[in-house]
Amino acid sequence: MATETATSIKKLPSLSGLNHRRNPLDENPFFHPSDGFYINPSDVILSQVTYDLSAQSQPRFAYHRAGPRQEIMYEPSAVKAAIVTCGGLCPGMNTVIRELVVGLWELYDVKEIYGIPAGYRGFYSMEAVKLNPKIVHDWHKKGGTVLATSRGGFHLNKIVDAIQLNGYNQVYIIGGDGTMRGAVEIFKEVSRRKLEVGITGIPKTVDNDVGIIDRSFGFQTAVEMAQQAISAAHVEAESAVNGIGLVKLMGRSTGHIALHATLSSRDVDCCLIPEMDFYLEGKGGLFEFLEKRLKERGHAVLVVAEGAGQDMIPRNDSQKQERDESGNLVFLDVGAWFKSVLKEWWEREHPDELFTVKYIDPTYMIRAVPANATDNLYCTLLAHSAIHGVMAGYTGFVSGPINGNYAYIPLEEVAQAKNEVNTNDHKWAWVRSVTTQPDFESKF
Ligand SMILES: Nc1ncnc2c1ncn2[C@@H]1O[C@H](COP(=O)(O)OP(=O)(O)O)[C@@H](O)[C@H]1O
Ligand SMILES: O=P(O)(O)OC[C@H]1O[C@](O)(COP(=O)(O)O)[C@@H](O)[C@@H]1O
Ligand SMILES: [Mg+2]
Repeated sequence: MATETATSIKKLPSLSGLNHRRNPLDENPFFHPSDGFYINPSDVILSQVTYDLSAQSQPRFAYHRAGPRQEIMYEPSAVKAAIVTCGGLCPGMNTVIRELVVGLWELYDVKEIYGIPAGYRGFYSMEAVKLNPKIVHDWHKKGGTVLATSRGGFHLNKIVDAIQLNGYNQVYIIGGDGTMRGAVEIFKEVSRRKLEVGITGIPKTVDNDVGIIDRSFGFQTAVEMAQQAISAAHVEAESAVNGIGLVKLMGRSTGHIALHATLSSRDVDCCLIPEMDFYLEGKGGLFEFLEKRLKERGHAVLVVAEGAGQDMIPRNDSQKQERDESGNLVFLDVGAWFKSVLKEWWEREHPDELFTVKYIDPTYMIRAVPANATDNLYCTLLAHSAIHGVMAGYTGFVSGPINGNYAYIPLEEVAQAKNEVNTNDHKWAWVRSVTTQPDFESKF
């Protein structure tokens, strides 16, 4: 039997030069803080909820639980908050902005709230927009980000100079893995300059590739949209003779959208993701599988995440080098490539038989929509958790759900963590059993 083990808390940086005061929620007519309303610094969320009781004792880690603190560190009238959105779009970005503005205003009586336009570059190259609840009241119904976003433009000193010059003392940074790495640098530079500025990251990624947290906001909405594309591909494939419905879904380095859409749709015959190598020709390859499926059922649906098979697509020298403004390698269109290799294969093997590939690329449709109800609620809780944490004086942290409870996680840990599909776990085995696709193991 395991012996009791001590739990170590993932400590958070906090601002030291500010003064404690009672939380104004005490006086808020909509709140009657009773016992348990405020979260103690000793309230934690365990990083892991599954344990093998027969195993040797394992170290346990815990994160501070998110939520309002009895004492806060800012005089609300002295707060000047900045909100910025960076990277690609994700359903729910506008909801997070809206709830940051409304939450700061209504919960803590903060009136100086600014939107930074167009991502990190907006700090030093554009005029900030003053926000209030009236301006943002219906933003949760809109896709995209009203503040606009961009890639690249990360100039650390220019950004921190702008924070200092404008007197922002709370900075809310909404973005993905790249944005979080930038936020770590901002946090470190702000600390180096000894500025009393609370820096918090709110992880945004339609790909669900940020680690530690249960899932990222907008992901569920994206999966729902992806399913619609799969249904259309299925109809097209079923209505053709030897029809293949091919759907490319987002997922630069992770295949979560493809995996979840496959599992929920059940119309998919094969799902290819970046975490798994595959091959086309020969025994155990994709063509052999498709051939069999077409013979048995007359049609097949193929879902491919954008990052899958990138090393199989021929690239010229300039394509090998091409990067976006943020430094991410520019991917070639795996869907278009698949369409052409499938056609070549069929013409070679069955030149006299009908064959159709209908390729659907819903890339921007799945991320440009407003968040669904579940994601909207999630965005609200994330925004409020972030506000409570910053008001309490924490800095260099990210809010997010861990095992269903909201926690404060050190920013640096989130920036380093990845959330890849584990092709050895039960979920991926379920994908394989639903699709009966090959495991492509014989070659690798
Ligand atoms: N390693 C890094 N250090 C500092 N800033 C970064 C880093 N990676 C990306 N960024 C900046 O973060 C922003 C968003 O990054 P990007 O990769 O485009 O999107 P995402 O944050 O959604 O992954 C860009 O302004 C980019 O310049
Ligand atoms: O065309 P864009 O705007 O560069 O976006 C495409 C990328 O956005 C993503 O959804 C990832 O975006 P983020 O890095 O912003 O999370 C990838 O799946 C895709 O490669
Ligand atoms: Mg990214």
